[in-house]
Amino acid sequence: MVLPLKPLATAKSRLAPYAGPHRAGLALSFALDTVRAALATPGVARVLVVTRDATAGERLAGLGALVVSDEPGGGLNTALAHGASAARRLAPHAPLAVLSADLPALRPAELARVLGAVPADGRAFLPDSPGLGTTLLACAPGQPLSPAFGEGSRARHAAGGALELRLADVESVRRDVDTGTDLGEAAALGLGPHTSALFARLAQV
Ligand SMILES: Nc1nc2c(ncn2[C@@H]2O[C@H](COP(=O)(O)OP(=O)(O)OP(=O)(O)O)[C@@H](O)[C@H]2O)c(=O)[nH]1
Ligand SMILES: C=C(OP(=O)(O)O)C(=O)O
Repeated sequence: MVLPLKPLATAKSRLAPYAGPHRAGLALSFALDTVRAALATPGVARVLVVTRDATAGERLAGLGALVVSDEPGGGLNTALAHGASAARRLAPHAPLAVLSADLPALRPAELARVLGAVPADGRAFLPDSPGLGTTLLACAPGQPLSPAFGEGSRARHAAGGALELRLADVESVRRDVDTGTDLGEAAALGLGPHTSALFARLAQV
């Protein structure tokens, strides 16, 4: 499984009006909770995080993730393709999935259900909670991943022939956090330990 993470200095810019000076810390805690849950998911053999951020990389490696730190410039989809190539070098015959790194409520059982619904010979994606974006894109061994993440990516992935996964009770895999409102909805699902601990510390300030 491949997760992308921007340098913390610029990550989650849409969260700044809500988070203020805590934006970077929240971006890191979201990634830590996402990686922790992904590593605990049955069927996920390894997690690769594509990030140029050395601090984030060290923390995520400490959880057991493999860090790909040499992405070329070119944005999210370039980073994902780079990470996908690294994952395929490690396991050429394994299915491939990419997952947003901003899913602080992610539950292993729900991620396992999503992965179990990906056709063995196909390419599929999971739309985000608002139904405009994508939080997971997966494909069979050897198939092109063709990531088209970014604003309006649900329509692009569907137009590109990927099967849209329509599953109930997988909200923790769909609820990525970009804004304060998103964070409130993720909190209602139950935040992971890293984001919960950060909130507990902030509450004491
Ligand atoms: N490695 C890498 N990750 C990226 C890049 N662009 C976006 N991401 C990550 O891809 C995921 C989805 O991107 P966004 O939801 O736009 O996250 P973001 O860019 O931090 O949020 P905004 O600054 O509010 O747009 C997040 O985990 C980002 O950190 C990139 O160029 N390289
Ligand atoms: C990257 C995406 O969106 P966001 O920037 O809202 O996470 C996406 O949904 O493809």
